[in-house]
Amino acid sequence: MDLSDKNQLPQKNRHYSDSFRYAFEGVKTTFQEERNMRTHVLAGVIALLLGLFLSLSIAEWLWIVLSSFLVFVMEILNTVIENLVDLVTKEYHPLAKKVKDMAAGAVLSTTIFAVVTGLLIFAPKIIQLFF
Ligand SMILES: Nc1ncnc2c1ncn2[C@@H]1O[C@H](COP(=O)(O)OP(=O)(O)OP(=O)(O)O)[C@@H](O)[C@H]1O
Repeated sequence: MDLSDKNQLPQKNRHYSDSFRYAFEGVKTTFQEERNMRTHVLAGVIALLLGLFLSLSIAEWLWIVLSSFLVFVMEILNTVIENLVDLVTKEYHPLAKKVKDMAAGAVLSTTIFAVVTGLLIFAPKIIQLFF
């Protein structure tokens, strides 16, 4: 969508490059505005460095990458939902609370999945390093 002229209705993206640019802007905005997203990315970078240090297998990398991206995607969707709710109402509403709490619950669930995946893969290797 072209949102440069606020008085005009958004136009459909004409080129793949436009679609990519706006999608990248969406990820960047989530990163800039959401502290949780920055924490998730930091955790992902730590997992990446740890994976390189511990020489993970392809299968182990796939689980780490899958769980990391699941958390990133869920955080973006949570932010989308929060923004949509705020667009609909700035007032207190029990449904707004329910929707936001559920979206946060989805992030929490994927984060637990990522932590469990990380523990199952990294913990035995780290223990082996010391014993
Ligand atoms: N309009 C509303 N009506 C009722 N409760 C709301 C409303 N807006 C927010 N809340 C409550 O406040 C909580 C935090 O909402 P907020 O929009 O500040 O999210 P946030 O702090 O950015 O969340 P997150 O940590 O997931 O990024 C929601 O989970 C919900 O319980």
